[in-house]
Amino acid sequence: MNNKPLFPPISKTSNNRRLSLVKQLGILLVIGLLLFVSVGYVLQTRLEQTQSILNDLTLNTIPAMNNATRSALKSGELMSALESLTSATTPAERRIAELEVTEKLKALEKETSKITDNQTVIMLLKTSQEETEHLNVLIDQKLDLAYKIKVNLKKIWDLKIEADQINPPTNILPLEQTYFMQWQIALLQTLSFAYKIENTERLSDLQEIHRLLELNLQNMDVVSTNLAAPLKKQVEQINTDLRCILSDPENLAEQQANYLRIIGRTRGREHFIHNMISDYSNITNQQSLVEYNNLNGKIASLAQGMTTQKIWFICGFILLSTMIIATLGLYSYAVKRLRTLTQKINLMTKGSHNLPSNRDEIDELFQAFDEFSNTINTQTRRLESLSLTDSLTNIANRRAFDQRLLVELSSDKSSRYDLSILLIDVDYFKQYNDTYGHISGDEALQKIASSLESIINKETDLLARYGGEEFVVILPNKSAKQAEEIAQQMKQVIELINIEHKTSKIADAITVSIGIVTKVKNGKTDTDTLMKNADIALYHSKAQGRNQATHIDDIN
Ligand SMILES: Nc1nc2c(ncn2[C@@H]2O[C@H](COP(=O)(O)OP(=O)(O)OP(=O)(O)O)[C@@H](O)[C@H]2O)c(=O)[nH]1
Repeated sequence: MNNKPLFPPISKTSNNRRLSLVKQLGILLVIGLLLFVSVGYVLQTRLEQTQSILNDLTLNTIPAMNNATRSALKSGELMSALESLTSATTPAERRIAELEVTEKLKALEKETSKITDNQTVIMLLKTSQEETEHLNVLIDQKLDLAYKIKVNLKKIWDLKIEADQINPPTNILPLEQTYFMQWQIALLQTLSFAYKIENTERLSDLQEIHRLLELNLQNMDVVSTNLAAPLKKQVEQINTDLRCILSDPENLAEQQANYLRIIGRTRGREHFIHNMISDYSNITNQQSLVEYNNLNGKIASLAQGMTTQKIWFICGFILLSTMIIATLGLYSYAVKRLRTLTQKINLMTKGSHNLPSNRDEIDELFQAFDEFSNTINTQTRRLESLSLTDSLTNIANRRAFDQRLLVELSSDKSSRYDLSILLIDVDYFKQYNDTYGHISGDEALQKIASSLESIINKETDLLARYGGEEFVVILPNKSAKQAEEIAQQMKQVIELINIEHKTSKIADAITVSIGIVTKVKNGKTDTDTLMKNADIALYHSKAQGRNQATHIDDIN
């Protein structure tokens, strides 16, 4: 029987213990998870920062910049409207400019409320509104005075035309003619001074013109007294009208002086408002600049963040790729190891023991499988041996005999040589048991078995206990004659061991009877037929007096 183990043992003394596949996979998995979580966390943080910057830009910085820029533009438009107001030459122009200024101020106030709650800016705007109202009143007064001056000048001009229409009587005396001419000259000088007032911009000049006008009017009055009626009456009426315009408390020079004063105040207030709006514009421009710088800073920060994010993305991608490659590598390695195991099993199947030994789970599995296989083989062999061996005599049992006989009767073997069978029965064995006891009977059967076994060729023949005190022998390649010779040898060996049997009816020692059958080569037969014939031959030996061998062919 083949005692070779199915798998060769693996050396257990090797210290070359590798990191187990489970540990390798576990470590890889933990590293992968850590990487994944770390990269994911960093990317998430960066994305949140970027989103926060973008939100800030969209919701705060850009609108603030727009509002600041719009405020700066509105303040420019307000300045332009103020210039229109101050340069208005008619009440209609003033009203239109006033409406425009009011509208611009409201628009500016609205924009300001969006961009800042700075009290200075709000105060500037409020003061500008109040000053603009005062400016508007001054401009109104200025235009009113300008109108009055124009009206008075027109009146003076009308008086000059009226004077030109005075016709001295034809009989006027030469002296009176001279006075009248002096009056006309004084009138022209008065007109000249009066028209000069409109273009005079210094108060001292106005006072001088007013003094000259008074002198001129006095002169005209003096000259008029020398004229005769009705010329005198016409001239004095003109003198009176002129004095109303040029000499009364509210005279033309005084009006011009008031006009100049109001212009001065208007300019001052205009400058004041202009400066305040400039300050407002500077502050909003400054704010716009600050927002612009903020925007630049945030965009730079965003760009920096995007660059960092890109680097993290690349690093994360490389790390994850590495992890995937490592996992695939380990998987491939595991598959390779399994292939190695398959190769080992194949080699084992072919009988080679010269295998490399490794020390991982697969090797351990291999070793456990090998040990398990050895145990199974050993137990199987033991069971097979037990199932084919007679426990008392330790020779083959009936089952082993049946199997062997089937093999020997198979077509390829039976066609090649003769086959003989001996059926051996101990004579009067019942009496032996009765005489010497069952234990002695067992010992006698053991001795008989070992004696019979010494006759046969163990390599080719088979001795089996057929049952009870019966034995059977298969003699392959033995003719009837050779079988008979062997039967005789067996009889003799039983006689030689000389087991005492007092109650045997034929001898003092144990004897055996033998029946012999032979199947010649190419002969057709079967197990039952053979054994039946062997039994007949044995019965014949018994019947003929026992202690003898009979071949079936010799009966009849
Ligand atoms: N001690 C012992 N006796 C056995 C064993 N097997 C069978 N026997 C005995 O063998 C005896 C056989 O008796 P029989 O069949 O009458 O045959 P015999 O007494 O030998 O007589 P012949 O065969 O006619 O010579 C029986 O008494 C069985 O009890 C065994 O294993 N041990």
